[in-house]
Amino acid sequence: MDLQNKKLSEEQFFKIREEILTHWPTGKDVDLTEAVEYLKKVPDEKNFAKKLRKAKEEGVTLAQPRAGVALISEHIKLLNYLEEEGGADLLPSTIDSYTRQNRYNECQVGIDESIKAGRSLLNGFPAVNHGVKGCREVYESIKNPIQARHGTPDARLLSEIITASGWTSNEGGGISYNIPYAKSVSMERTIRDWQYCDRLTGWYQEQGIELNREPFGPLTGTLVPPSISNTVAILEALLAAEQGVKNITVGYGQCGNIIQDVAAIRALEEQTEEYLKRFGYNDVFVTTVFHQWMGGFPADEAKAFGVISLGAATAAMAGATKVIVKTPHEALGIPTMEANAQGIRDTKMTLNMLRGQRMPMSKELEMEIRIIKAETKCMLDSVYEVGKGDFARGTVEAFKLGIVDIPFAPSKYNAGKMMPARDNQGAVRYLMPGNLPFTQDLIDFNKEKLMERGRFENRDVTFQMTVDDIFAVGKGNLIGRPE
Ligand SMILES: CCC[C@H]1O[C@@H](n2cnc3c(N)ncnc32)[C@H](O)[C@@H]1O
Repeated sequence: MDLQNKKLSEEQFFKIREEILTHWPTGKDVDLTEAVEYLKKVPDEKNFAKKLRKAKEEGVTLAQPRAGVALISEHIKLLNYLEEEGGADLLPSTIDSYTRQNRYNECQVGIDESIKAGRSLLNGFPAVNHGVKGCREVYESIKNPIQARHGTPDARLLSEIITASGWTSNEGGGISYNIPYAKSVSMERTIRDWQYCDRLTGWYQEQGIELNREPFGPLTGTLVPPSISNTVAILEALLAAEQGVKNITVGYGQCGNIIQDVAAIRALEEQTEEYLKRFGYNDVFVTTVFHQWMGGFPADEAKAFGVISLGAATAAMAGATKVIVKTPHEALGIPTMEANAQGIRDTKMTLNMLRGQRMPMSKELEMEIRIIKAETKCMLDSVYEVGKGDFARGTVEAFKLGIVDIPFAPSKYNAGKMMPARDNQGAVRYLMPGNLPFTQDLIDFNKEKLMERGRFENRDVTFQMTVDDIFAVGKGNLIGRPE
């Protein structure tokens, strides 16, 4: 394996770049020199990295929806509505599934059919097909900073196009956009491809353009224990920093026990900064993003707003820099423009009411932070060891060995030996640690927490608890109690 956690030289970067730009005709319109001049004109209030800096300094949590439709004019109308009627502080473009699989031919069919049908027949914005011209039209028609949100194992051409278009943030990473999103794309392949995407950000940074990168925090969004998602976020932050990225937002998907969720954000920010500094990356600006509940939602819209408000409140109490907003249509599918705006207004109302408030330290919060950091340390140090000091190689080996293991992942490169379940307060614990390199006291801690639930529910601690927990929120509860 010649994969290395080493900054690509300009020669390596530009050599790879020649080939990538041929993957679709719009690639030829990306001119880095011209793009630098274009990006220099992006005002601070439309620069994603700078708006995050300001929010962290002011102690404010920003609200960002997900949104994407097939046609440029409709997409602009949607984004304008979300910032004007919804109050969105930051804008997405959620990229469609064909683009995420580099199936640009099918995107073109989707665009043509959407024009004929008069409605979006793609589940997101096909940025590669629209090219720099189309993506700049979007950027120039909105007031807030815009970010590409997707799930793309090979995002190299997409990253080139959106960045040249004034979109000053890009979500994803070699782990977080592989394991939850692909079945048979090797970890080595996606880490290498995302080194390119990070090196592109690093190249612009070296031209004086500050851009933000955001590893995808929630992963499979299904009972992912905080230390698993924190470990992945920190690994991707380290890999990005090596390629010259200087502004990183690490993320976490709400689990539902409010103390554990606040602890997850606090541990994530502290441990990301700790590991970046330990490995010599002293000038990376770290922010956090809290994703509102990523699991199954209740179909009833009033109940859905309850879930959205709890997510907003937790993000505020944790002091997250940003919260990703869900909508009352989550159980149904792609939300209407109006429903999407309602989710943002609900979130902003909650954030406004909690502005300045934070969850105070307590012995419970301190314990959850300590547990999450200890579990995360076990995994990160083991990745470093099996990688013989190289986090890229270590990540590839770690997934082979199940040292890092993401629950309910489609990827055949994920061990799938670890299983989570909620404890009696709804915190997500390790039911089966699989091959995770935890100390005995951490294994015992998780087991005892689950035994406590078993005693309360008068049933054995088994995978049935996991299954019950997966359906619980959709049915109106956090914990899947026996019926
Ligand atoms: C990992 C992200 C999953 C979430 O991403 C939402 N999502 C996906 N595509 C769109 C879209 N085109 N517009 C608005 N939301 C969208 C889903 O609902 C889900 O919550």
